[in-house]
Amino acid sequence: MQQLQSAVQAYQGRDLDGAEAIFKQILAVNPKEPTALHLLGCIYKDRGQLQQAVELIQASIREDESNPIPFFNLGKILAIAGQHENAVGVFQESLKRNQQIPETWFCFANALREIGKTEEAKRAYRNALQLNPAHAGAAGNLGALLTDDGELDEAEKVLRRALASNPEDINCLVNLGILLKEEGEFEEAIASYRKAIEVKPDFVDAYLNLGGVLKDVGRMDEVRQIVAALRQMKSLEDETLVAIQDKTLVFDWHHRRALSLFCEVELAAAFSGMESSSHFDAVKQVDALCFPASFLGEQIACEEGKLLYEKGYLVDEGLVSADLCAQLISQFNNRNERMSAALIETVLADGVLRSVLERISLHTGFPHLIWNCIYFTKGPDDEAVSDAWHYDNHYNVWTPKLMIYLNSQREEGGATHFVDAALSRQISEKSDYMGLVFQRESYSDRVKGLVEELNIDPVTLDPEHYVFSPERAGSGVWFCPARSLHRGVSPKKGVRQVLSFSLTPLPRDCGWSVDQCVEKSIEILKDKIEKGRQKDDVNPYWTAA
Ligand SMILES: O=C(O)CCC(=O)C(=O)O
Ligand SMILES: [Fe+2]
Repeated sequence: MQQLQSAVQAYQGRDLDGAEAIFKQILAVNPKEPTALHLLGCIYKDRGQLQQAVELIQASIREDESNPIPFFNLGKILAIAGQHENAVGVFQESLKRNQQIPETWFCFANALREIGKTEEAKRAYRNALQLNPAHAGAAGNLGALLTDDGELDEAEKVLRRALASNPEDINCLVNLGILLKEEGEFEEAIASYRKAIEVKPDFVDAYLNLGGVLKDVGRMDEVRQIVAALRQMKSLEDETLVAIQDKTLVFDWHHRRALSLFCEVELAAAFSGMESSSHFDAVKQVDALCFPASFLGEQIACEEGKLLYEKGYLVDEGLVSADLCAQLISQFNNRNERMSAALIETVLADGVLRSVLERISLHTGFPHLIWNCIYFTKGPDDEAVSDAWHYDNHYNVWTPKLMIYLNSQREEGGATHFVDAALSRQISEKSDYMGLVFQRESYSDRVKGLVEELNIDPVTLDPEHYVFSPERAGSGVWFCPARSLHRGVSPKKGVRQVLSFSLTPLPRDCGWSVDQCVEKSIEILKDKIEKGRQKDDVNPYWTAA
């Protein structure tokens, strides 16, 4: 008992290591001690080891089902892990045992909001506020929900009441600003945002909202000041850079440039009213700003580079020998093989990786790195999200992909289709169809009015396209998946076996030899596997976290 008390004290005094040691001693003697299980779980949670935390707290609950607090903490962990649906259930259990804790209602409400149950969330926030009228978190979130739903009177009441007791609560200040703007009270909204910035001078949300309302009232000089302040903050703060995994592999200067440009474009979009600028414009504007100027330098040097970048795809025959294709198929003929150590070993040992890097450097004049390599097979009945016309929007326009078909499609009839980059662009500009996952069902609705204008097949609504369906095993197609609309076509029989690589260009003048690129590519691929990120399809070089 003594021991448990001192462990709890250590925990409350934030001496996590000390507390952990004592809890473990207790559990060594009595492995079912519920308080020790519960609080050890909380220690793991504080350290971000969520899986262990969940297991310990569940064990504690098995020993003592009456205590509402372990349920509450379990709910919080599930919410951190994004399992809001489960969190809701666990918070409910906690509330069955004790309805008097405002924080439980608050967290319950947050989880409900996450899963879209806004009416229930509002009720739960109200319960939190009834128990603790000064709960600024509950007031801020309830105010925001009410504002969203146009219940402006109640929203204002809730936020003002919270601010009366917590005049410096930045979330309430910003949410009040949003509400006041909604009510057309621009001056008051501006004052509320400015107050939030006074309290927290690096509160990005407040700046963004302030910039928006200043722009609405036409005070452009002040908008510029906001943009300058934000830019300065972004460049001062390295957090975004640090958050990028593999950052040690990144050419830092370039990344910084890309990040600051992203910031500019985002701001431009935010302040010019997102509604009017289409998603296509935004994505392409970022790409156009980020890459050619600082990256390509002058013109694209070679004809093949033009083909790849301007047309969007480029065919290469005989990338892999027939023997090697057969060997790869016999080794990886498995529907679910994604990236694996064995795959990397094979493409490395057989020189495929090197020849891929040599080819792309020949085609574009740029050294490249490979950051993803997968093997996939597809049969007649297999469906994939890539079966519809799409771009890979999470790539940028300078990121090439290579698909090598490892078996002939003469009998099978499998294919990948590509729309010329210029036509792709026209289709997207005119229809705002980006092939985003959520848009894929609406392709026909979006383009059917454009049949004549874009010369689209009136029956299938397919645009003119190139069919890549090689007869010879080992043929590959390079493409820029963010420039060229494309789609996968299942074979009519048999299977289609494909080896695919994703690459990223390095600055032309970086002086990297093919050897260095091979070595670095292996490092990247192995690093991904080590971190369990085989399924990540995000170019580590170009994404701001
Ligand atoms: O399965 C296919 O051919 C489509 C592949 C694809 O969309 C891609 O690799 O980006
Ligand atoms: Fe794709």
